[in-house]
Parts: sequence; structure tokens; C-alpha cells
Amino acid sequence: MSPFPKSTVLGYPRIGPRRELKQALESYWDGRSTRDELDRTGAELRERTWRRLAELGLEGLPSNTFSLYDQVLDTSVLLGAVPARYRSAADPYFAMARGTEGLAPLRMTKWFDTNYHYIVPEIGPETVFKLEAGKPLGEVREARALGYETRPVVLGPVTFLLLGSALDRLDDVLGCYEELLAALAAEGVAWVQLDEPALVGDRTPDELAAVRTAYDRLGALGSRPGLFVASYFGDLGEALPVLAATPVEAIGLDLVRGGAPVADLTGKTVVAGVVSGREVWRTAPKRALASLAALRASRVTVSTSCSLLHVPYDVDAEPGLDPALKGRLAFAEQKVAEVVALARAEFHGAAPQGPSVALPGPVVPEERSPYAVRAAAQAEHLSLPALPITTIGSFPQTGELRAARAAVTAGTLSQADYERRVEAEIERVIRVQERLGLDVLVHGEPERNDMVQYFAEHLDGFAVTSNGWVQSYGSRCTRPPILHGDVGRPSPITVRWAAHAQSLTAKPVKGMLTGPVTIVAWSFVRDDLPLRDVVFQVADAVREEVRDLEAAGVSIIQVDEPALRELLPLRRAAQTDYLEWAVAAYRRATSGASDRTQIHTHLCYSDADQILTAIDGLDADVTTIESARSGARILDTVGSFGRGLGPGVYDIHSPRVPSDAEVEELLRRTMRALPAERVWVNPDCGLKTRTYAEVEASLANVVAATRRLRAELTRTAR
Ligand code: MET
Ligand SMILES: [Zn+2]
Repeated sequence: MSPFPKSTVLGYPRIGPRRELKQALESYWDGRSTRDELDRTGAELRERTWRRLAELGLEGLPSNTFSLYDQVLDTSVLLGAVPARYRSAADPYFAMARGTEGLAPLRMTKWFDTNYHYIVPEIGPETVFKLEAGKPLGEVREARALGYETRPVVLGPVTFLLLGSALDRLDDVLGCYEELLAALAAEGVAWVQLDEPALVGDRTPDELAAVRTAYDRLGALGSRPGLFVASYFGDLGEALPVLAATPVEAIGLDLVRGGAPVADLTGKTVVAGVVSGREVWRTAPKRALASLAALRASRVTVSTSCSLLHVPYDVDAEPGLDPALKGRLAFAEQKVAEVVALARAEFHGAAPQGPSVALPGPVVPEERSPYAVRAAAQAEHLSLPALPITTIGSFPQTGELRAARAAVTAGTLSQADYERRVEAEIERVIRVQERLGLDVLVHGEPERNDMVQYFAEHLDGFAVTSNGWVQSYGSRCTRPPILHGDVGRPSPITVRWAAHAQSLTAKPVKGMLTGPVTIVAWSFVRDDLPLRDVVFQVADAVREEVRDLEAAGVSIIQVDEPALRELLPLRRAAQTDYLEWAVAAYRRATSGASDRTQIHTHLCYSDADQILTAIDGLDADVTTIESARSGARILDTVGSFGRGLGPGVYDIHSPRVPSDAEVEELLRRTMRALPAERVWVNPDCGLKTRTYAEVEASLANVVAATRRLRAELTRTAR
């Protein structure tokens, strides 16, 4: 077996340095280009990545890290786990990812504690696993034709099955992996990378036994490539000795988030993740070299702590960043260079230091009255109908709006003209909602490029990038701001837009803020302060904004915390502490509101079991939460909290317009579980990725369904 290369990365961004893949996908989905054209863009991006990694001096190049949508979905396809209902679609792959006219997409959820979303494998008793190895083999051949030998990266069997809640199918799936390894060996592939990030969480003895079974069995294969099992996002803990006792030749460790391995790994290659794939700060060379030196292994390879999928491409594509800050930053390209330098032990000099530490003041939230008192004050102040209909905040981000923002940046549109356009868009959004008959209106967030970036642009202590895109799901990317110093709010941020919207209508307009945990979760954060202190600084800024909105006459304020679960530590031992301070930060941000101001919060997933107490602890008057795609479970859990609840009545991730009958059915389900006076009606999430045609048709059906149920309520009341 050839030795493992001295330097590698676990994966690389794939959306393209100028988001070429995004453009190509969206053009294909809109029917403006062919599948061939899409595939050509894919091939160009793969070629560019391999060439760049080789130019930078990286020895071990990965392949099969490209994906047209998602690497977990690719694994479902690789193993033949394509549910029967998608097989006859024109393009089954994208039908699973995005749905079609008549077909809902597969479920999507967040990838461990990142903001990347994957498509959840759907595995049932009827699933027949069958290897379809075209993609990994194709990429190996494609790279070889360009002169590069690569290491295909495939999601490992244990993590794949855990994500699909089907570990009982291990035996069947291992048959496919055996076939895959044999095919790769026949192709002359020296090493394969099997990703097992699920092993850094708490695993049961049965699950650890599955790890042993899987890798003993794959290791026993006669003809196979070297096996490199990569873990990331934390410490392998108990899984490390299990894995080390199997015949796998190389083990990948996240030495940024995880601790130094206790096990003696003599006989193995350790692929040491000392360059963070999650953060944008330059690697401190002393620390990295010390972790490398501490390893007891037969061979050590320098690597990233996880795939570089989670950082942008290139700091040098950021001419607008302050040079002092730039000197502290490393994006994917710079991180590859760091890996190479560390592997050559040529890493000299210290990474430049950030600003000095400033601690936030003492945390003493001023509590609001108990819910019953608040609810009475709000009922009197707001006089809403039964089953109030609202939305989550954003309305379609039209091409005109995006073009106008680009024109301001380019200097061809004045700030004043831009602001007039935003006001016109707010008026349009208000009129649409009035015409449809919604009860609590929103201004539509047209001024926001993004729910975190917009706040970052208006707060001290943050920098924003112009090209720092990171993939969130499918073709969607975000540009996480960089929180590099102390946070402050020099002046009100959203008040003028909310006040403008309220001036246009007699109905209540809900003010929209992003919560402190989410702002931090979706930013790259300074690493010289505990995360908790950073979140409290942001909470104080949000608190000032809440107070100013209230003072401007806004009676309902939504503070979104869709990322609350995302920062949850993967291991239970650390979770309680996190949830305590996260809840405290939210309450600090919202508790300055008076009793008659209604505080809403919004979470975009229903798989909330781990954080139920925390959601309760937020003490929001109304919680809107995703639920349309995932059944009634939320009703049994969050439904028991005794405050307002709006389980989403339709999925906004797909262009599909829900029928009124469908919405009615979901509403009936909610009303069987909750007293009517606590039920709110709303979509699963914000509408900014949809078109006006989709939004108006969908909301019209929501209103029709709600009105039928309201009429029934009035009849039973009589
Ligand atoms: C990801 S949650 C989004 C909430 C935000 N208020 C919106 O509607 O876009
Ligand atoms: Zn949402």
C-alpha cells in the first residue's frame, strides 16, 4: 500500500469562486440551459480545484467532494436509496432535492453543528441498496485524465445510516461499500476517504459495535484501497479506540475542536486536522506544530479539521477588507497553503493578534411579567382575530432589489434613490398582505440582503466580505460576516423601515430582528473571547433595537433564533451550559419590552427535542416553527408550553403551491392538539427565496383555509 500523502484537505468548496455552480444550477432549473451545460460547469469547477490544490503544493488531492446539490444525497444515490416515487421524475436527483409539481422533496436538515443543510436519506424496509458507483469512479477518471491521482471521498456507512435512522440496515449497506472498494481498487485508486462525522457525538454501545463491524468487514476485503476514516467537528472519544482496533490504515482527527488523542495510534496514519475548516483566522503555528508533535502514530499527515466547504475561497478576493484584519484571516486557499507549510515544517512567524479583550457588563435581565399578564395586556392592545395569520418576515427578494443594491455598490444608484425603492417595495408588500387578508403584517425585509449580514453591516465590531460565500444548501450561499472586535450599535438599524410600514396600514406590523445566538452562529467569530461573552455583547445591541422599535410604535416584535440548535454542542455533557447562556442572551435581548408588546420568535426546524426546555425558556409570547414537512411531532412537544404557537402550514423551500385543503388539514391537526386561542397561522419560514406568484397563490390558500376554520369556531361558540 502506498503511504498516505504528507498533506491533504478533507474537502473543498464547490460552489465556485464566483458562485459559478449557483448560476449554472439556477439556469438549468429554470430551463434556460441543458443538463450538458450544467455538467460542463461542474467539470470546469472540479478541474479548477484540482489544479489550484496542486499548484499550492498539496500532495493528497480529494475527489468526489464536488456535488450538484449535496454530498449526502449523492451517497443515497450511490447506494441506490432513491425512493420509488422519484424514479419516474424527469430528473430524479433534483426531484429528491427540490420536489416537483406533484412531489414533495426529501427532508432537509442541518449538517451537525454547521449551517450547511443536507438531504436526509429516506430508508425504509422497502429500500433495496444497490451500488451506483458512476460518480466517484467518474471523478477519479476525470482527474486522472488531467494528470491528478485523487482520493475519492465518500460518506461512511455508519454516519449515512445514522442520518437515515436505519443502522439496522448495516449489513445490506456494507455489501455496497465492499463492491465500491473493489471497484476503486480495480481502478487503481490507492486511498479512499470514508467520512464518519457522526462518531464525534455521544454514541451508544450498539452504535460503537456497528463501527467495529463495519470497519472490520471493510478492512478484511482482499482487494481494496487504503482505508482512511475521517472524523470531524469534535473529538472521537470512545469511538477512537474502537476504530483504532479495526484494520483501517488511516484515521482523521479534528485537533482544533477535539483534544489530543489518548489512544496510542502506532501502526496507523493519523491525518491530523490542525488547520480549522470552520473558522477564518490564520492558524497559530506553534499550537499546530505542538499538536502534531504530540501524536503517537506511525505516520502523520497534515490536514484540515474538516472539509473547507465551510469557509470562503480566497481572502485575496476581498479588496475592501481592512488590511490589518486581512492579515489575521485565512480562507480556503490560504488554509491549503498553511497545511502545505506545516507539512514541510516551514511554518514560521506568529499569526497576527486581534484586538484586546473587552468583557461585557454584568448580565441582569429585567424580567417581564408572567405570560398570563402579558397575554391579557397584548389582547387588549392588539385585538387580533382568532387564528391570526402572519408570515415569518421576508417577502420575495426580487431581481430588481438585488440589482438596485448592486447598483449602489457600483456607484450608479444613489443611496437616496435606493431607499426610495426599498420604501416602494415595502408599500407593495403591505398592499399584497392587506389584499390577501393577513392579520399581522410584515414589511418584507426588502432592505436586507441577508438576515445576519444586514445587522452586521450596521453594528460595530463586524466586517462583511464581498465574495466570502459559503454554501448553505443546494445553490444557496451566505456571506457570513466576520465578528472581529467589540460589538456596539451606533444607531437604530431597522426602526425606520418598520415605522414606514406601520405608517401605511391600520393593521399591526411586526418588527423583525435577528437574535443574538443566530447572529453569532452565522458569523465567523473572534476566538479571543468565550462564545458566551460574544453572544451577550450582541444581545445588548439587539436589546437597544427592541426598545427603539417599541418606542417607534411597533407593538409586535419578532426576534428570530433559527440557529439556536445549531450551536448546540454535539456532546451532551456540554449542552446544558450552552443552553443556559443562549436562553439568557435571548431574554436579555427581549426582556426590555413592555408587557403589551408581543414578542415572537421563530425557529426553522421541528426536530427540537434536544432543546425543548430552552425554547420554553425563551418565554416568547408566540413561537413560529417549521412543521409542514415533518408531521405532527412539534405539537406534542412545543405545543405543551402554554403560549402562542404557529406550526408552519406549508413548506417554503419548494416552489410548490399548497392547496387550501392541504393547509386546512394541517390546521385541523394543530387545533386537535392546541386550544384555538393559542394557534397562529403562518408558513414554515420566510418567503424571500420564492416568487410573488408562488407567495400570493400560497397565502391565498392559507387565508381560505383559515377562514373556514374560523367560521367553524364562531359556529361552535354560538
Ligand atoms: C431562517 S429564518 C428566516 C426569518 C426571517 N425573518 C425571514 O423571514 O426571512
Ligand atoms: Zn426560518
